[in-house]
Amino acid sequence: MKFPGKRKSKHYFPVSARDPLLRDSMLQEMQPESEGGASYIVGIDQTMVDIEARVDENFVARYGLTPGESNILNDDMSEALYQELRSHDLISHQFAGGTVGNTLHNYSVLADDRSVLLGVMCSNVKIGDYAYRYLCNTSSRVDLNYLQGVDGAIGRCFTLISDTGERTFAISPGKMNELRASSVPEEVIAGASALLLTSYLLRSKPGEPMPEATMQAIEYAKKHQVPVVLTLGTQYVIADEPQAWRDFLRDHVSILAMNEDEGFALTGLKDPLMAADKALEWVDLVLCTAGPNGLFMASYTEEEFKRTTQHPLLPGAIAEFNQYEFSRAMRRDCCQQPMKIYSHIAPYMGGPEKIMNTNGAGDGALSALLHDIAANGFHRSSVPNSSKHAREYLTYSSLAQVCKYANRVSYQVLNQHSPRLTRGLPEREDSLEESYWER
Ligand SMILES: Nc1ncnc2c1ncn2[C@@H]1O[C@H](COP(=O)(O)OP(=O)(O)OP(=O)(O)O)[C@@H](O)[C@H]1O
Ligand SMILES: Nc1nc2c(ncn2[C@@H]2O[C@H](CO)[C@@H](O)[C@H]2O)c(=O)[nH]1
Repeated sequence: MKFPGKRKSKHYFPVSARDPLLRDSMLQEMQPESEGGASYIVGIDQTMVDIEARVDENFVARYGLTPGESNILNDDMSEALYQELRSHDLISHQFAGGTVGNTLHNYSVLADDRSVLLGVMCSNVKIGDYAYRYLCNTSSRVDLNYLQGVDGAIGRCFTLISDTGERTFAISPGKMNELRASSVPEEVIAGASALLLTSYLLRSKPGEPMPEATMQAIEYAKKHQVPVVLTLGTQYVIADEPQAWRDFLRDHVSILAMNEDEGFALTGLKDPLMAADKALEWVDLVLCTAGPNGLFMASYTEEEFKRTTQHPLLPGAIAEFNQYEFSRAMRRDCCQQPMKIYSHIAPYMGGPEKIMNTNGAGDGALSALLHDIAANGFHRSSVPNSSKHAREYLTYSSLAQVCKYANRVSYQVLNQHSPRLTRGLPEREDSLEESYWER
């Protein structure tokens, strides 16, 4: 496990008030990493390949698709759309996709460590087909041994980019929703630092087993106290039934990732800070990305151990909301006196000079957060008596540090074409802190 942001020890949390004796004994006690992997993330996804194409404005309307939405196609429409893209030579890129698959891949690249993907895969993979591409474009650190074989194709996600840059997904599902509850291994969920899900998993045709498999995974996660992380799909998925999603969050989820549009659909609040604050009624930790406005995080910490920021205090609908952003996130139920903490960060270095593709920038931010959470689990199991684990924290770093790291990873995704990182952060960034504000 590489530590988040590859920070030097002086950047490890807590930065000040460190006990050098404790640190030395901690290092001595640090166990060598076992191949079983002390800490990993497990996720469920609809296995799919992204097929990206530039299309004109009326293409999306002609197929009756909702712009900006992730639309589900029937077989005839999929075939017609695919043939049109091919015959006009409109396909520009093809990558492995799926919001959870992307996030696990990026997590494994960043942490240089194991994650486990649950989902389906064609039993009969042929060289060059979509299943083959999916496997070739997934990090070797993503454990694919638990995938369930299916007789048929994985999903295809036509990623249609219009002249205005708007992105519309059109999904040809294939067998992507055929994951059965019996293919969800309890022991794999039980040993994970977090279970990653997306709201897309719960929309499928009647009779498809994916929603039941998802609920089974949630049941195992609850039984073994594994935090459930939910990334919202698109605002439309949420806007259909916002109350049902609020109930779902309250009943099953501890960490929520969304963008500001999804936040608005969920809470009715346009301000991402207020949407994140509202979501704390249902979950313990929120990541809300806001495109060119950077990202917000909100969580709980123990009142007695809150830490005051050294950054300038920020104005907002909650005055000086970042005052305690140097605190580490905790589950509300683990706090004797829970207090809310918030943080915000503007895009890393103002954003790339030229954005290659915004697809997956939010998934990138979430993979950094998951890395921090898994690092906490790794550190807890390696150095259980460290003062860092005197209380049950969710994250290894403070909210402010996680924001910084998440933002840095989003920047990396914006700077390349694929939503999946082709490599980790540059080696020279062994201190994220020092390189951060340099251009
Ligand atoms: N136009 C931009 N300029 C600068 N930074 C950006 C821009 N768009 C996105 N970012 C960075 O990427 C992060 C995530 O972006 P965004 O909110 O668009 O994610 P998203 O909509 O969830 O993306 P996806 O669903 O494709 O993963 C932002 O927090 C910000 O750091
Ligand atoms: N799992 C899943 N991922 C999707 C869906 N629609 C779009 N995506 C993915 O979302 C990613 C960007 O966040 C893209 O790479 C798409 O593959 C869907 O219905 N289900």
